Amino acid sequence: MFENLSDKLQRAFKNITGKGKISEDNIQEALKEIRVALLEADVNFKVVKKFVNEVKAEALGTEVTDGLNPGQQLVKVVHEKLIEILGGRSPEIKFKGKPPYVIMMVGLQGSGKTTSSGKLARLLGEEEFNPYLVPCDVYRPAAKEQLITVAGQVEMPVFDSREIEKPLEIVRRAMKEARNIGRDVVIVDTAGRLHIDMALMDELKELKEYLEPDEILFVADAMTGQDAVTSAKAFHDALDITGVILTKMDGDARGGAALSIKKVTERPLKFIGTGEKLDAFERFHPDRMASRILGMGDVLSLIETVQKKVDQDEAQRLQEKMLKNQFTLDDFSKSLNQISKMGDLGSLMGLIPGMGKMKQQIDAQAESKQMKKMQAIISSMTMEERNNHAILNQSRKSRIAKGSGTSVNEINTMLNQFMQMRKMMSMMSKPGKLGKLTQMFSRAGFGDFAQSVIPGMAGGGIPADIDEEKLKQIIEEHDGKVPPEVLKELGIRPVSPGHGPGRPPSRPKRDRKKEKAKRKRGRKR
Ligand SMILES: Nc1nc2c(ncn2[C@@H]2O[C@H](COP(=O)(O)OP(=O)(O)OP(=O)(O)O)[C@@H](O)[C@H]2O)c(=O)[nH]1
Repeated sequence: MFENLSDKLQRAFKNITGKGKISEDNIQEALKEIRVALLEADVNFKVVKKFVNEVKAEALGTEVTDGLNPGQQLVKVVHEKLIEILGGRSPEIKFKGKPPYVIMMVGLQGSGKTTSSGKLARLLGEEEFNPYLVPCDVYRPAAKEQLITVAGQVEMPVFDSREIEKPLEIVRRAMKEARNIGRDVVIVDTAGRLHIDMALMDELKELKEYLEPDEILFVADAMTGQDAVTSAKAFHDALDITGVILTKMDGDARGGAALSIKKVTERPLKFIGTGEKLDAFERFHPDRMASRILGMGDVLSLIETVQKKVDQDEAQRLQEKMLKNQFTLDDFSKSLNQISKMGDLGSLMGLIPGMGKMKQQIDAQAESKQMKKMQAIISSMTMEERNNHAILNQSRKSRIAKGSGTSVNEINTMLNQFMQMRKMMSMMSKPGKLGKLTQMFSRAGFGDFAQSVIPGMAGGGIPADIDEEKLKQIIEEHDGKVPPEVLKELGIRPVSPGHGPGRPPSRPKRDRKKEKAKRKRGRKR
């Protein structure tokens, strides 16, 4: 349900990746886009205003963490703020005193109250509870019948209220029965109306007074957007609800209700309905929802993995050596080691947004094997060889091939790869180039992310024999925003683990037929 919002937020973040530091200037545009994205997702305007202001204040006051660029930093702040507006910690059902505990389900007609009562009974029944369902809608006999049917489907006992006409009488007898048969959670499905009306509220207040429920859960249909928020507020003002169940989250609602309800009612979203089936019901976790909304929750796991598993000082040291053109095979091996510490490449790639599709195309297992092979080759070298690859002659290579169970050919391929990487890094370290190149790649949607977090994987898509002057000229001509087609013509490809240490980048093949056709077209014009 959050696809549109996710897309728009991701676009907002992309625009600031690659710039040096978070500043008022470079996040202004992103904040504007975040505001529009949230409003378009039907989030309450007051909530949006507060949210954007808080994100701004937080982002500007945050030190950029090692290994994160400003775009990623902003993602982190927005993620934290989203968790906050969604309710912070995962809310719990609160039971106090002695059983039987009581949960009152309230809400408008058709919001999903009866279905959710059954779903909740099923969920609690799977835990340590023994729920008891009580149909209390005396105005529509069909509603009572519906709960009786649902109870049968979830295999939970239900109080037969068909012959009783007064709601208060129903709950009085139902509570007695619950005690008699040893049920410890009574779920009361109250009547719904198409609109909020005073008679209904009075009835609910009376029931509340008698039952003294542990929880009053307001059931709202997510598809109704801000109307769900408005009615939640009205029910809360009358009944002091304890939480919200948002149903139909599987539909194509824009998500505004989920994002506004906590701030507007000050009551947490406790459960979500995700389908018509009776098992399509979950406890609500603000952090998981925030990740889902950002469509990059997995990036946060990746950042966490990087922060946890990669030795930041070592990564920094390796990067400095790369930039000074002092990167040795020993450093290369250490950098491969850092990458493999983070987990297998396949699952790592699944954490990078947009890599999902590529994951299927790239044989991550083969890439991991290739990395292991490289490490085996390097570890069969003497320290002298690792620190000075220039001394690797034929006889040394034969010895290393034997020691690592590889071939001289494979050693040459690896050395080629290593030297291309060194050359590329030294090129990027020349004054003025790093910034522009980084900018160019991030704008083109390329390897900026890999570049900042994975030492040794940086910018692997640049051919080693590229004409630097020509590249510089092209970057300037396009004001740093070189279109992907132009990059492709230069033989620059997106960075991915598939183009990282595993496979050396190659120059594109010339298509002489195409070139001829192009010249011909030119002459005709
Ligand atoms: N797709 C989807 N449908 C749901 C969900 N929850 C409930 N529904 C459907 O919404 C419709 C209304 O649900 P009910 O449980 O009858 O709603 P109610 O609030 O009890 O309505 P009244 O009994 O008339 O007050 C039914 O067709 C349910 O199957 C959900 O999470 N996803």
